[in-house]
Amino acid sequence: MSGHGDPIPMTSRKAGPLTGEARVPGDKSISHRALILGALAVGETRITGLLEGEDVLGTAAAMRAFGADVARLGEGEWRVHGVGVGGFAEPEDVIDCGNAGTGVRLIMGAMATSPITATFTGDASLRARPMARITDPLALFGAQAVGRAGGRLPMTIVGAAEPVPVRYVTPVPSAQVKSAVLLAGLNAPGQTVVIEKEATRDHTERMLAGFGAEIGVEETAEGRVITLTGQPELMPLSIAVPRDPSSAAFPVCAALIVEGSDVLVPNIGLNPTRAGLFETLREMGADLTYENPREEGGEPVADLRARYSPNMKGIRVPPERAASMIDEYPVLSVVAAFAEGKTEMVGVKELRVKESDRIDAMARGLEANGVTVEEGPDFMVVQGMGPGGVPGGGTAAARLDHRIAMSFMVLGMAAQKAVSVDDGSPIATSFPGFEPLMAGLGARIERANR
Ligand SMILES: O=C(O)C1=C[C@@H](OP(=O)(O)O)[C@@H](O)[C@H](O)C1
Ligand SMILES: C=C(OP(=O)(O)O)C(=O)O
Repeated sequence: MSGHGDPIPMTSRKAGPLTGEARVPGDKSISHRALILGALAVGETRITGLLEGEDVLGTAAAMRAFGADVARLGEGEWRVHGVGVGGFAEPEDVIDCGNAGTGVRLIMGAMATSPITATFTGDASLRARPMARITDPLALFGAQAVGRAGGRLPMTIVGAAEPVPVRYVTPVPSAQVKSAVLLAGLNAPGQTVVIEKEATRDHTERMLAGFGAEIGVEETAEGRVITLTGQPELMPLSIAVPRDPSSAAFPVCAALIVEGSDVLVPNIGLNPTRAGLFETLREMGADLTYENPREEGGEPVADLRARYSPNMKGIRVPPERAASMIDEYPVLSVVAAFAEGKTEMVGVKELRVKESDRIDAMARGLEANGVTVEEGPDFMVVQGMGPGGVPGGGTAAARLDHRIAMSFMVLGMAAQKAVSVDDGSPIATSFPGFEPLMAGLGARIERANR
Protein backbone atom coordinates (compact mmCIF):
# COMPACT_ATOMS: atom_id res chain seq x y z
CA MET A 1 0.00 0.00 0.00
CA SER A 2 2.82 2.43 0.63
CA GLY A 3 3.70 2.66 -3.06
CA HIS A 4 1.39 4.35 -5.49
CA GLY A 5 0.86 3.05 -9.00
CA ASP A 6 1.26 5.15 -12.10
CA PRO A 7 -0.08 8.69 -11.81
CA ILE A 8 -3.51 9.24 -13.37
CA PRO A 9 -3.69 12.70 -14.94
CA MET A 10 -7.25 14.04 -15.03
CA THR A 11 -8.95 16.93 -16.76
CA SER A 12 -12.27 18.55 -15.89
CA ARG A 13 -14.19 20.70 -18.38
CA LYS A 14 -17.14 23.01 -18.15
CA ALA A 15 -20.35 21.04 -18.43
CA GLY A 16 -24.05 21.72 -18.47
CA PRO A 17 -25.98 21.99 -15.22
CA LEU A 18 -25.33 19.33 -12.59
CA THR A 19 -28.54 17.64 -11.60
CA GLY A 20 -29.75 14.55 -9.78
CA GLU A 21 -28.79 12.65 -6.64
CA ALA A 22 -25.24 12.24 -5.37
CA ARG A 23 -24.93 9.19 -3.13
CA VAL A 24 -21.50 9.79 -1.64
CA PRO A 25 -19.63 7.06 0.26
CA GLY A 26 -19.57 6.41 4.00
CA ASP A 27 -17.85 8.67 6.50
CA LYS A 28 -14.11 8.04 6.63
CA SER A 29 -13.63 9.11 10.25
CA ILE A 30 -16.49 6.94 11.49
CA SER A 31 -15.40 4.00 9.32
CA HIS A 32 -11.87 3.90 10.80
CA ARG A 33 -13.28 4.09 14.32
CA ALA A 34 -15.91 1.40 13.71
CA LEU A 35 -13.21 -1.07 12.65
CA ILE A 36 -10.82 -0.21 15.49
CA LEU A 37 -13.43 -0.24 18.26
CA GLY A 38 -15.03 -3.34 16.74
CA ALA A 39 -11.61 -5.01 16.99
CA LEU A 40 -11.41 -4.04 20.68
CA ALA A 41 -14.89 -5.26 21.61
CA VAL A 42 -15.71 -8.75 22.81
CA GLY A 43 -17.85 -10.45 20.16
CA GLU A 44 -19.19 -9.50 16.78
CA THR A 45 -19.70 -5.95 15.55
CA ARG A 46 -21.68 -5.39 12.32
CA ILE A 47 -21.04 -2.37 10.14
CA THR A 48 -23.10 -1.15 7.19
CA GLY A 49 -22.21 1.75 4.90
CA LEU A 50 -18.48 1.37 5.62
CA LEU A 51 -16.31 3.50 3.34
CA GLU A 52 -14.41 1.06 1.13
CA GLY A 53 -11.69 3.56 0.25
CA GLU A 54 -7.99 2.73 0.46
CA ASP A 55 -7.49 4.49 3.81
CA VAL A 56 -10.16 2.45 5.55
CA LEU A 57 -9.23 -0.82 3.84
CA GLY A 58 -5.76 -0.25 5.29
CA THR A 59 -7.25 -0.03 8.77
CA ALA A 60 -9.25 -3.22 8.18
CA ALA A 61 -6.05 -5.04 7.18
CA ALA A 62 -4.27 -3.62 10.23
CA MET A 63 -7.00 -4.88 12.58
CA ARG A 64 -6.53 -8.36 11.10
CA ALA A 65 -2.79 -8.07 11.71
CA PHE A 66 -3.52 -7.29 15.39
CA GLY A 67 -5.62 -10.46 15.65
CA ALA A 68 -9.22 -9.40 14.98
CA ASP A 69 -11.37 -11.39 12.58
CA VAL A 70 -12.52 -8.86 9.97
CA ALA A 71 -14.68 -9.94 7.03
CA ARG A 72 -16.47 -8.19 4.19
CA LEU A 73 -19.98 -9.58 3.79
CA GLY A 74 -21.21 -7.38 0.94
CA GLU A 75 -20.96 -3.85 -0.36
CA GLY A 76 -20.16 -1.67 2.66
CA GLU A 77 -21.22 -4.49 4.93
CA TRP A 78 -18.58 -5.80 7.32
CA ARG A 79 -18.25 -8.03 10.35
CA VAL A 80 -15.55 -7.57 12.99
CA HIS A 81 -14.98 -10.17 15.65
CA GLY A 82 -13.03 -8.31 18.32
CA VAL A 83 -10.32 -9.51 20.69
CA GLY A 84 -11.31 -7.32 23.65
CA VAL A 85 -9.50 -4.35 25.22
CA GLY A 86 -5.87 -5.37 25.82
CA GLY A 87 -6.28 -8.40 23.55
CA PHE A 88 -4.27 -7.25 20.52
CA ALA A 89 -1.68 -9.75 19.25
CA GLU A 90 1.71 -8.60 18.02
CA PRO A 91 1.65 -8.14 14.22
CA GLU A 92 4.07 -10.34 12.30
CA ASP A 93 4.91 -7.67 9.75
CA VAL A 94 5.07 -3.93 9.26
CA ILE A 95 1.69 -2.16 9.35
CA ASP A 96 1.29 -0.11 6.19
CA CYS A 97 -1.36 2.60 6.55
CA GLY A 98 -0.92 3.95 3.03
CA ASN A 99 -2.05 7.59 2.86
CA ALA A 100 -4.10 7.55 6.09
CA GLY A 101 -3.14 9.90 8.91
CA THR A 102 -6.26 8.92 10.84
CA GLY A 103 -5.56 5.22 10.37
CA VAL A 104 -1.97 5.23 11.58
CA ARG A 105 -2.48 7.67 14.45
CA LEU A 106 -5.55 5.97 15.91
CA ILE A 107 -4.03 2.51 15.58
CA MET A 108 -0.82 3.65 17.29
CA GLY A 109 -2.96 4.85 20.18
CA ALA A 110 -5.00 1.64 20.29
CA MET A 111 -1.91 -0.62 20.55
CA ALA A 112 0.33 1.59 22.73
CA THR A 113 -0.91 0.27 26.07
CA SER A 114 -0.51 -3.42 25.22
CA PRO A 115 2.74 -5.37 25.75
CA ILE A 116 3.40 -5.70 22.02
CA THR A 117 5.62 -4.00 19.46
CA ALA A 118 4.54 -2.80 16.03
CA THR A 119 6.23 -0.95 13.19
CA PHE A 120 4.21 1.46 11.04
CA THR A 121 4.80 2.95 7.62
CA GLY A 122 2.86 4.61 4.83
CA ASP A 123 3.17 6.29 1.45
CA ALA A 124 5.48 9.25 0.74
CA SER A 125 2.79 11.69 1.96
CA LEU A 126 2.22 9.88 5.27
CA ARG A 127 5.96 9.40 5.82
CA ALA A 128 6.34 13.19 5.71
CA ARG A 129 3.67 13.89 8.34
CA PRO A 130 4.41 14.62 12.02
CA MET A 131 3.88 11.77 14.47
CA ALA A 132 5.40 13.35 17.63
CA ARG A 133 1.97 14.83 18.37
CA ILE A 134 0.87 11.21 18.95
CA THR A 135 4.01 9.67 20.40
CA ASP A 136 4.46 12.48 23.00
CA PRO A 137 1.22 11.62 24.84
CA LEU A 138 1.73 7.88 24.27
CA ALA A 139 5.07 8.17 26.11
CA LEU A 140 3.15 9.39 29.18
CA PHE A 141 1.31 6.05 29.24
CA GLY A 142 4.72 4.30 29.19
CA ALA A 143 4.97 3.48 25.45
CA GLN A 144 8.21 4.04 23.54
CA ALA A 145 8.56 5.20 19.95
CA VAL A 146 11.52 5.08 17.61
CA GLY A 147 11.09 6.68 14.22
CA ARG A 148 12.94 8.71 11.65
CA ALA A 149 14.22 12.21 12.33
CA GLY A 150 11.48 14.69 13.18
CA GLY A 151 9.19 11.94 14.42
CA ARG A 152 8.38 10.55 10.97
CA LEU A 153 7.40 7.08 9.77
CA PRO A 154 8.55 4.36 9.53
CA MET A 155 8.22 4.17 13.27
CA THR A 156 8.20 1.40 15.85
CA ILE A 157 6.02 1.62 18.94
CA VAL A 158 6.88 -0.55 21.93
CA GLY A 159 3.63 -0.75 23.88
CA ALA A 160 3.60 -0.17 27.64
CA ALA A 161 3.51 -3.43 29.60
CA GLU A 162 2.21 -1.64 32.68
CA PRO A 163 0.44 1.45 31.39
CA VAL A 164 -0.57 4.29 33.66
CA PRO A 165 -3.53 6.59 32.99
CA VAL A 166 -2.85 10.05 31.65
CA ARG A 167 -4.22 13.59 31.89
CA TYR A 168 -3.44 15.36 28.63
CA VAL A 169 -4.17 18.80 27.23
CA THR A 170 -3.98 18.55 23.44
CA PRO A 171 -1.50 21.16 22.14
CA VAL A 172 -3.12 21.36 18.69
CA PRO A 173 -6.80 21.11 17.77
CA SER A 174 -6.74 17.51 16.51
CA ALA A 175 -9.31 14.76 16.75
CA GLN A 176 -6.59 12.30 15.82
CA VAL A 177 -4.48 13.26 18.85
CA LYS A 178 -7.52 13.22 21.15
CA SER A 179 -8.62 9.86 19.79
CA ALA A 180 -5.17 8.28 20.03
CA VAL A 181 -5.02 9.24 23.72
CA LEU A 182 -8.53 7.93 24.42
CA LEU A 183 -7.83 4.65 22.62
CA ALA A 184 -4.61 4.24 24.59
CA GLY A 185 -6.53 5.07 27.77
CA LEU A 186 -8.84 2.11 27.11
CA ASN A 187 -6.19 -0.32 28.35
CA ALA A 188 -4.80 1.81 31.19
CA PRO A 189 -6.22 1.28 34.68
CA GLY A 190 -8.09 4.25 36.18
CA GLN A 191 -9.21 7.41 34.46
CA THR A 192 -7.61 8.96 31.41
CA VAL A 193 -8.50 12.60 30.86
CA VAL A 194 -8.12 14.53 27.61
CA ILE A 195 -8.71 18.28 27.52
CA GLU A 196 -9.18 20.11 24.26
CA LYS A 197 -9.38 23.89 24.14
CA GLU A 198 -11.34 23.80 20.90
CA ALA A 199 -13.89 21.12 20.14
CA THR A 200 -12.86 18.74 17.35
CA ARG A 201 -14.90 15.96 15.75
CA ASP A 202 -16.33 13.82 18.53
CA HIS A 203 -16.97 10.49 16.78
CA THR A 204 -14.60 8.63 19.11
CA GLU A 205 -16.40 9.83 22.23
CA ARG A 206 -19.82 9.01 20.76
CA MET A 207 -18.75 5.59 19.58
CA LEU A 208 -16.96 4.68 22.82
CA ALA A 209 -20.19 5.44 24.69
CA GLY A 210 -22.07 3.31 22.16
CA PHE A 211 -19.72 0.36 22.79
CA GLY A 212 -20.45 0.68 26.52
CA ALA A 213 -17.35 2.49 27.79
CA GLU A 214 -17.72 4.85 30.73
CA ILE A 215 -16.96 8.23 29.20
CA GLY A 216 -18.00 11.71 30.28
CA VAL A 217 -17.65 15.07 28.57
CA GLU A 218 -17.75 18.36 30.41
CA GLU A 219 -17.50 21.87 29.00
CA THR A 220 -15.32 23.91 31.41
CA ALA A 221 -13.37 27.18 31.37
CA GLU A 222 -10.30 25.07 30.53
CA GLY A 223 -12.04 23.57 27.49
CA ARG A 224 -13.77 20.26 26.70
CA VAL A 225 -12.78 17.76 29.38
CA ILE A 226 -13.22 14.12 28.39
CA THR A 227 -12.88 11.48 31.07
CA LEU A 228 -12.62 7.79 30.18
CA THR A 229 -12.55 4.94 32.66
CA GLY A 230 -9.99 2.39 31.53
CA GLN A 231 -10.22 -1.37 31.03
CA PRO A 232 -13.91 -1.65 30.21
CA GLU A 233 -15.40 -4.63 28.47
CA LEU A 234 -16.61 -3.17 25.19
CA MET A 235 -19.86 -4.68 23.94
CA PRO A 236 -20.21 -5.27 20.20
CA LEU A 237 -22.43 -2.89 18.29
CA SER A 238 -24.33 -2.53 15.03
CA ILE A 239 -23.08 0.57 13.27
CA ALA A 240 -24.74 2.27 10.30
CA VAL A 241 -22.11 4.67 8.95
CA PRO A 242 -23.65 7.91 7.62
CA ARG A 243 -22.43 9.36 4.32
CA ASP A 244 -19.38 11.57 4.61
CA PRO A 245 -19.93 15.36 4.79
CA SER A 246 -16.32 15.84 3.66
CA SER A 247 -17.09 13.88 0.47
CA ALA A 248 -20.51 15.57 0.09
CA ALA A 249 -18.61 18.86 -0.03
CA PHE A 250 -17.49 18.14 -3.62
CA PRO A 251 -20.87 17.67 -5.36
CA VAL A 252 -22.36 20.39 -3.13
CA CYS A 253 -19.69 22.96 -4.03
CA ALA A 254 -19.78 21.95 -7.70
CA ALA A 255 -23.56 22.51 -7.81
CA LEU A 256 -23.18 25.99 -6.27
CA ILE A 257 -20.80 27.18 -9.02
CA VAL A 258 -22.10 25.40 -12.15
CA GLU A 259 -24.89 27.38 -13.80
CA GLY A 260 -28.38 25.91 -13.53
CA SER A 261 -27.43 23.08 -11.13
CA ASP A 262 -29.72 21.43 -8.59
CA VAL A 263 -28.23 18.47 -6.71
CA LEU A 264 -29.55 16.42 -3.81
CA VAL A 265 -26.97 14.73 -1.58
CA PRO A 266 -28.91 12.34 0.65
CA ASN A 267 -28.18 11.09 4.14
CA ILE A 268 -25.22 13.23 5.11
CA GLY A 269 -23.78 13.21 8.62
CA LEU A 270 -24.28 16.69 10.07
CA ASN A 271 -22.53 16.30 13.38
CA PRO A 272 -21.90 19.96 14.38
CA THR A 273 -18.19 19.17 14.79
CA ARG A 274 -18.14 18.45 11.01
CA ALA A 275 -20.66 20.84 9.46
CA GLY A 276 -18.65 24.10 9.39
CA LEU A 277 -18.38 24.20 5.60
CA PHE A 278 -22.13 24.17 5.08
CA GLU A 279 -22.61 26.99 7.61
CA THR A 280 -19.89 29.00 5.84
CA LEU A 281 -21.42 28.45 2.40
CA ARG A 282 -24.81 29.60 3.67
CA GLU A 283 -23.22 32.75 5.12
CA MET A 284 -21.69 33.39 1.70
CA GLY A 285 -25.18 33.28 0.21
CA ALA A 286 -25.27 29.72 -1.10
CA ASP A 287 -28.64 28.19 -1.88
CA LEU A 288 -28.05 25.16 0.34
CA THR A 289 -30.84 23.60 2.37
CA TYR A 290 -31.10 20.71 4.84
CA GLU A 291 -34.08 18.50 4.06
CA ASN A 292 -35.54 15.79 6.27
CA PRO A 293 -33.22 16.30 9.30
CA ARG A 294 -33.13 13.21 11.55
CA GLU A 295 -30.86 11.17 13.83
CA GLU A 296 -29.27 7.88 12.73
CA GLY A 297 -26.93 5.71 14.79
CA GLY A 298 -26.28 8.50 17.30
CA GLU A 299 -25.32 11.03 14.61
CA PRO A 300 -27.50 13.84 13.18
CA VAL A 301 -28.13 13.42 9.43
CA ALA A 302 -30.09 15.28 6.70
CA ASP A 303 -30.40 15.40 2.92
CA LEU A 304 -28.54 18.37 1.45
CA ARG A 305 -29.93 20.25 -1.53
CA ALA A 306 -27.51 22.56 -3.35
CA ARG A 307 -28.57 24.85 -6.20
CA TYR A 308 -26.56 27.14 -8.44
CA SER A 309 -25.78 30.28 -6.42
CA PRO A 310 -24.57 33.16 -8.58
CA ASN A 311 -24.77 35.74 -5.76
CA MET A 312 -22.21 34.40 -3.30
CA LYS A 313 -20.04 36.93 -1.45
CA GLY A 314 -16.62 36.38 0.10
CA ILE A 315 -16.53 36.35 3.92
CA ARG A 316 -14.01 36.03 6.73
CA VAL A 317 -14.37 32.47 8.00
CA PRO A 318 -14.19 32.64 11.82
CA PRO A 319 -11.05 30.85 13.07
CA GLU A 320 -13.03 29.10 15.79
CA ARG A 321 -14.90 27.28 13.04
CA ALA A 322 -11.71 25.82 11.54
CA ALA A 323 -11.82 22.45 13.30
CA SER A 324 -15.36 21.76 12.10
CA MET A 325 -14.38 22.17 8.44
CA ILE A 326 -10.65 21.51 8.45
CA ASP A 327 -10.72 19.14 5.44
CA GLU A 328 -13.04 21.43 3.48
CA TYR A 329 -10.83 24.52 3.07
CA PRO A 330 -9.41 23.31 -0.26
CA VAL A 331 -12.85 23.05 -1.88
CA LEU A 332 -14.03 26.22 -0.11
CA SER A 333 -11.14 28.07 -1.75
CA VAL A 334 -12.52 26.91 -5.12
CA VAL A 335 -16.02 28.22 -4.34
CA ALA A 336 -14.41 31.46 -3.07
CA ALA A 337 -12.89 31.99 -6.52
CA PHE A 338 -16.44 32.21 -7.96
CA ALA A 339 -17.78 34.56 -5.25
CA GLU A 340 -17.63 38.37 -5.31
CA GLY A 341 -14.91 39.81 -3.07
CA LYS A 342 -12.34 38.25 -0.78
CA THR A 343 -12.73 35.09 1.25
CA GLU A 344 -10.38 35.08 4.24
CA MET A 345 -9.49 31.74 5.81
CA VAL A 346 -7.63 32.33 9.07
CA GLY A 347 -6.31 30.17 11.92
CA VAL A 348 -5.69 27.31 9.50
CA LYS A 349 -2.05 26.35 10.06
CA GLU A 350 -3.05 22.69 10.52
CA LEU A 351 -3.66 22.69 6.75
CA ARG A 352 0.08 22.71 6.29
CA VAL A 353 0.51 19.21 7.81
CA LYS A 354 -2.22 17.27 6.03
CA GLU A 355 -1.64 14.85 3.13
CA SER A 356 0.09 17.87 1.57
CA ASP A 357 0.67 21.47 2.61
CA ARG A 358 -2.87 22.35 1.55
CA ILE A 359 -2.39 26.14 1.71
CA ASP A 360 0.55 25.93 -0.67
CA ALA A 361 -1.08 23.30 -2.90
CA MET A 362 -4.28 25.33 -3.33
CA ALA A 363 -2.51 28.67 -3.71
CA ARG A 364 -0.18 27.38 -6.45
CA GLY A 365 -2.93 25.48 -8.27
CA LEU A 366 -5.39 28.41 -8.14
CA GLU A 367 -2.70 30.79 -9.39
CA ALA A 368 -2.00 28.42 -12.30
CA ASN A 369 -5.68 28.87 -13.17
CA GLY A 370 -5.72 32.66 -12.99
CA VAL A 371 -6.95 33.17 -9.41
CA THR A 372 -5.12 35.51 -7.01
CA VAL A 373 -4.32 34.07 -3.58
CA GLU A 374 -2.51 35.63 -0.64
CA GLU A 375 -1.12 33.30 2.00
CA GLY A 376 0.77 33.28 5.26
CA PRO A 377 1.80 30.69 7.85
CA ASP A 378 -1.77 30.25 9.07
CA PHE A 379 -4.02 32.01 6.59
CA MET A 380 -5.11 32.07 2.98
CA VAL A 381 -7.11 34.77 1.20
CA VAL A 382 -8.77 34.07 -2.14
CA GLN A 383 -9.73 36.97 -4.37
CA GLY A 384 -13.12 36.11 -5.84
CA MET A 385 -13.67 36.64 -9.57
CA GLY A 386 -17.45 36.24 -9.59
CA PRO A 387 -19.53 33.65 -11.43
CA GLY A 388 -17.98 32.84 -14.79
CA GLY A 389 -14.86 34.86 -13.94
CA VAL A 390 -12.27 32.13 -13.37
CA PRO A 391 -10.03 31.64 -16.42
CA GLY A 392 -8.86 28.04 -15.71
CA GLY A 393 -6.59 26.44 -18.31
CA GLY A 394 -3.91 25.36 -15.81
CA THR A 395 -2.60 22.14 -14.31
CA ALA A 396 -2.39 21.69 -10.55
CA ALA A 397 -0.09 19.31 -8.69
CA ALA A 398 -2.17 16.98 -6.51
CA ARG A 399 0.79 16.12 -4.23
CA LEU A 400 -0.65 12.72 -3.22
CA ASP A 401 -3.63 14.55 -1.75
CA HIS A 402 -7.16 13.39 -2.61
CA ARG A 403 -8.82 16.63 -1.51
CA ILE A 404 -6.51 18.74 -3.67
CA ALA A 405 -7.20 16.54 -6.71
CA MET A 406 -11.00 16.65 -6.24
CA SER A 407 -10.99 20.40 -5.55
CA PHE A 408 -9.33 21.15 -8.89
CA MET A 409 -11.74 18.85 -10.70
CA VAL A 410 -14.56 20.97 -9.21
CA LEU A 411 -12.78 24.15 -10.35
CA GLY A 412 -12.72 22.83 -13.93
CA MET A 413 -16.50 22.31 -13.93
CA ALA A 414 -17.12 26.07 -13.88
CA ALA A 415 -13.89 27.69 -15.12
CA GLN A 416 -13.72 29.14 -18.65
CA LYS A 417 -11.05 26.64 -19.78
CA ALA A 418 -10.41 23.03 -18.70
CA VAL A 419 -8.48 22.40 -15.46
CA SER A 420 -6.11 19.44 -15.02
CA VAL A 421 -4.40 17.67 -12.15
CA ASP A 422 -1.21 15.70 -12.64
CA ASP A 423 -2.46 12.74 -10.62
CA GLY A 424 -6.00 11.87 -9.56
CA SER A 425 -5.12 8.44 -8.18
CA PRO A 426 -5.25 9.57 -4.49
CA ILE A 427 -8.99 10.21 -4.86
CA ALA A 428 -9.50 6.49 -4.20
CA THR A 429 -8.28 6.92 -0.62
CA SER A 430 -11.53 8.59 0.47
CA PHE A 431 -13.94 8.76 -2.48
CA PRO A 432 -13.90 5.68 -4.69
CA GLY A 433 -16.40 6.28 -7.47
CA PHE A 434 -15.88 10.06 -7.52
CA GLU A 435 -15.62 10.23 -11.32
CA PRO A 436 -18.73 8.14 -12.19
CA LEU A 437 -20.71 9.91 -9.47
CA MET A 438 -19.82 13.34 -10.83
CA ALA A 439 -20.37 12.16 -14.42
CA GLY A 440 -23.84 10.94 -13.40
CA LEU A 441 -24.66 14.52 -12.37
CA GLY A 442 -23.43 15.85 -15.72
CA ALA A 443 -19.77 16.67 -15.03
CA ARG A 444 -17.07 16.04 -17.66
CA ILE A 445 -13.94 14.55 -16.10
CA GLU A 446 -11.53 12.66 -18.33
CA ARG A 447 -8.42 10.68 -17.56
CA ALA A 448 -5.02 11.27 -19.19
CA ASN A 449 -6.21 13.89 -21.63
CA ARG A 450 -4.15 17.00 -21.06
O1 LIG B 1 -10.03 12.13 13.50
C1 LIG B 1 -10.29 12.11 12.29
O2 LIG B 1 -10.98 11.21 11.77
C2 LIG B 1 -9.76 13.19 11.44
C3 LIG B 1 -9.26 14.34 12.02
C4 LIG B 1 -8.71 15.48 11.27
O3 LIG B 1 -7.31 15.47 11.42
P1 LIG B 1 -6.56 16.15 12.67
O4 LIG B 1 -6.85 15.38 13.87
O5 LIG B 1 -5.09 16.07 12.30
O6 LIG B 1 -7.05 17.57 12.71
C5 LIG B 1 -9.06 15.41 9.79
O7 LIG B 1 -8.24 16.29 9.06
C6 LIG B 1 -8.92 14.00 9.24
O8 LIG B 1 -9.31 13.96 7.89
C7 LIG B 1 -9.80 13.03 9.98
C1 LIG C 1 -6.60 14.94 6.48
C2 LIG C 1 -7.26 13.91 5.97
O1 LIG C 1 -7.09 12.59 6.31
P1 LIG C 1 -5.97 11.84 7.15
O2 LIG C 1 -5.40 12.79 8.16
O3 LIG C 1 -6.65 10.68 7.74
O4 LIG C 1 -4.91 11.39 6.17
C3 LIG C 1 -8.37 14.11 5.00
O5 LIG C 1 -9.06 13.14 4.69
O6 LIG C 1 -8.57 15.23 4.48
